[in-house]
Amino acid sequence: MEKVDLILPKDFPTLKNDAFLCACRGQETSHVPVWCMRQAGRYLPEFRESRAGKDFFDTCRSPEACCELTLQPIRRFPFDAAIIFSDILVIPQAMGMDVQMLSGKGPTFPEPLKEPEDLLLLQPKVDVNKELGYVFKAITLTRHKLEGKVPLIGFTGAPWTLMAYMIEGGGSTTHSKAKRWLYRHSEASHKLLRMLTDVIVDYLLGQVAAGAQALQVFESHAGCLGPVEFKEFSLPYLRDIARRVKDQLKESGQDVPMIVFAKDGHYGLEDLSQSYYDVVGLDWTIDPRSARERTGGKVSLQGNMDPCALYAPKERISEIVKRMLEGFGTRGYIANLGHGLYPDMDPENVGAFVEAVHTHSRNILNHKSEETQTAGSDVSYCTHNGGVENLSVADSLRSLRRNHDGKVREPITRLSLPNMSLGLNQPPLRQHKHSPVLPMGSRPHPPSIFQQANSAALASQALSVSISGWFSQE
Ligand SMILES: Cc1c2[nH]c(c1CCC(=O)O)Cc1[nH]c(c(CCC(=O)O)c1C)Cc1[nH]c(c(CCC(=O)O)c1C)Cc1[nH]c(c(C)c1CCC(=O)O)C2
Repeated sequence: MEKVDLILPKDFPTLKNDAFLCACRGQETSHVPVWCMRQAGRYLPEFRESRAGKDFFDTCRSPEACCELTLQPIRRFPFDAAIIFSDILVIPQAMGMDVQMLSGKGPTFPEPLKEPEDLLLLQPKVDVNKELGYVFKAITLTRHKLEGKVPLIGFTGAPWTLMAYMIEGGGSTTHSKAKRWLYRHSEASHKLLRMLTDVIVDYLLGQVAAGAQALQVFESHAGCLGPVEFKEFSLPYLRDIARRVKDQLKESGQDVPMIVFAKDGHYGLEDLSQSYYDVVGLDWTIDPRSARERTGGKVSLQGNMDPCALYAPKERISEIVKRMLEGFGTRGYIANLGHGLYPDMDPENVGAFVEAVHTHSRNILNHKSEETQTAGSDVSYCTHNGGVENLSVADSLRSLRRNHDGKVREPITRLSLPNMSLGLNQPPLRQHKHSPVLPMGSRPHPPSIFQQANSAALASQALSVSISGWFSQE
């Protein structure tokens, strides 16, 4: 038996920094958490040294190597999350396809799928423990070796992105071969997407059983689909994955935050925010405020600095980060890039990005807690003993904050404005007689109530706090 087989997914060290998990759930944090897609990558000299002369997928199959590569960026930078080193293309491999990583060319399938008959060549049922057990071992080992420093994210490619690779046989600018299937062989496309979805669900559940504390689904090729094709060939499978994973985890009393990142999939933003995911990842082509408006507090957001901004001098990076934080607000937000780091990026600038997120977000949060005046309007709130009191918005928010800090014992259950009601952390105990109420656990209805709440949130950053608190409780 190998040494790594003796390391079990139990007795994990206590988590010391839960900022990332809290932000996924829309809960208050003392700073905005940050990590970078491809943080374990070739921009780090120690990564290049570890990977030198070794085959990429051999590295993926070594739990010790994956663990080491995952930990490298965590040793160097105060990231708030680690992501397991692996690749999305291990799934096509598990289904029986040959995939190689060729230097200068990237992922390559010597025998891609050409016609629908080729689906018969794929394994119809994949035993993920047998085929992808090496990823689970890597996760378990890494979770132990992280010593509770930060949470560990597991991930998968989404069905459409994997299908595109399996048909294109590698990277592509047009994805015309894969899109040909969508328009010409739509039934076979759905069959393949369903097969992939089934494997992905088992794979993600296996990652959680092994110790993953959050899951990200990469729909990296969303951008080459139009809104109609996205709705038919991507969204239903993304939804199905989150629903099935969440349902099965719930049965064992677990709740693991799930992030969906559909690169360049602007048209899908509203739908994605109502697709069982806790967090929607954004690329840099979306304006933070408009993303907040369009997702209306239903999910936390992650992203979205242009990776190329890391080529800027450090002072400029700091300014860009500050503007991004002001756009997203500090609650229900995870700072990241809008896509992965590139190999030629300077690690020092990555450090400057992380530091800027921590420093600016702490400043914003400290400033907020010192605020004495916000909008002048009065609000009412109900306390757990049923009392209704009138307070200024600023007073209410101060009370709320104290409550979140754990210093005020009396939980505020509901913050009401004349035409709306914003839920907070506790179930509503009493309804203010003048305010329409959103039943606990329901989607806002009618939508106008939600829109009003959302405008108020935009007008006062602090108010958005309570909106995301409400919806993340669903
Ligand atoms: C599309 C995709 C792939 N892989 C992945 C995606 C989805 C994210 C995205 O949109 O970029 C996901 C991925 N790949 C890798 C990770 C590790 C975790 C992390 O983000 O740090 C993750 C999350 C390691 C890797 N995967 C790969 C590298 C670089 C190659 C190496 O280490 O030798 C790394 C660090 C290789 C890879 N694997 C893939 C590509 C396109 C490449 C790059 C090829 C190249 O640039 O030559 C497929």
